[in-house]
Amino acid sequence: MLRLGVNIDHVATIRNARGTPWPDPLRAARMAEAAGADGITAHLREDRRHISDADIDALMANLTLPLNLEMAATPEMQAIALRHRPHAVCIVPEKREERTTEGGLDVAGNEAMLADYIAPLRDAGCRVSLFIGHDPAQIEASARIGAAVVELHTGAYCDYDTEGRHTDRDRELAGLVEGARLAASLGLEVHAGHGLTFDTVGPIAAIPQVKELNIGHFLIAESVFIGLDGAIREMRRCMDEARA
Ligand SMILES: CC(=O)[C@@H](O)[C@H](O)COP(=O)(O)O
Ligand SMILES: NCC(=O)COP(=O)(O)O
Repeated sequence: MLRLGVNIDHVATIRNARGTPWPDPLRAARMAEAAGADGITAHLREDRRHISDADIDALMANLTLPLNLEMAATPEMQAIALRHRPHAVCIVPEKREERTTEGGLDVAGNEAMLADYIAPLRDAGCRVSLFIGHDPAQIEASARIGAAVVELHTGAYCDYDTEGRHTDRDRELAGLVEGARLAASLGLEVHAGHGLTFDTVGPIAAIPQVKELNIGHFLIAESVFIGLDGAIREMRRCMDEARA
């Protein structure tokens, strides 16, 4: 069964726009569970532009679904992850000036540092995932340093990026298909995410080696019009249709 992780970051974006207690990311996580989500993803960014430390505290104290904590490879985030010991951690690159995650983690260029960084997280029982592009060198390095999972960045495939450049979707999809095959052959569990919508999720869901999709921004956007429950159920339907 292809799992759906619902990223609730942008519920917090709406909340932070006015500094009110609503909308509550924990309430969204509970609704996502009722709608059939298999997990919750939350990205505690260094600048706390959306998800806050208090959000992570509340999710860890109240969630029944597994939490996938996305974070940069910093000492601060490692300490937070070791304190909470979430089901999973996903190491993502961060730049303060970026609007959203622009590329994948450079594992090949930082192997020794990242190997040392993820070891205590793995030893603490967290499933360690690395958010990377489909570059074979990044996939091979991820396997070498002992990650359990790679999450393949689908932003370029979704035919947009923060500069508005458009990419060759067919070429990107071919790279993701090959990357998933390589990753699985190396013993890595394969996830995918970033920018996925009802229109783009199908070919990614159809990749047989992909075990989990993490989807957030589009679901929160759609929820403005059809509700969070409806958006999640429709995304689940699209995923299941692609696998049928
Ligand atoms: C790593 C990833 O692709 C998403 O979790 C994304 O980072 C969501 O956070 P932002 O929307 O703040 O980039
Ligand atoms: N890692 C991808 C994720 O958690 C959700 O990304 P997006 O759907 O918010 O772009």
